[in-house]
Amino acid sequence: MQPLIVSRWDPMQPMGACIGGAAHSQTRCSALSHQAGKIQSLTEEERAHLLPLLHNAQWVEVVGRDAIYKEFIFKDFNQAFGFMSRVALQAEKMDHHPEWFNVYNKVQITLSTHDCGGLSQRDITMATFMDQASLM
Ligand SMILES: C[C@H](O)[C@H](O)[C@H]1CNC2=NC(N)=NC(=O)C2=N1
Repeated sequence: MQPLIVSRWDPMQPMGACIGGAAHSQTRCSALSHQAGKIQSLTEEERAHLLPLLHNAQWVEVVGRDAIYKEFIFKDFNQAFGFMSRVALQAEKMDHHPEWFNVYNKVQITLSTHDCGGLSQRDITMATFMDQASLM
């Protein structure tokens, strides 16, 4: 498989710092991530397809953790909080909750699925929802 060159967010670095690096090659369950029953981590094939799309939308991979991160900047607190409200309702609907931090017009978000200890299709769905909700 082609190595992915991706941006990563390192939580140990100052806010906003990203470093380049090849995608990690951690072995994962080869079962399809939509298999019935418990939530599955994304397969390598799904990652190869989905991560470039997320990178195009300014999501980056978190260093040292199977998670994605994005910083949203709004005009003011009102806009930021409106976005967070829309996301909160969706998070409840999906039973899938972001890790986030807000100061004034900035919302920093990390997505990962605790139930499978890494990225799942739910994170992709939530990231896509957030990108749309940020434009409303
Ligand atoms: C019991 C409850 O359904 C789970 O803990 C849900 C709640 N919200 C969640 N949010 C996220 N991000 N990952 C999860 O695995 C998760 N699981």
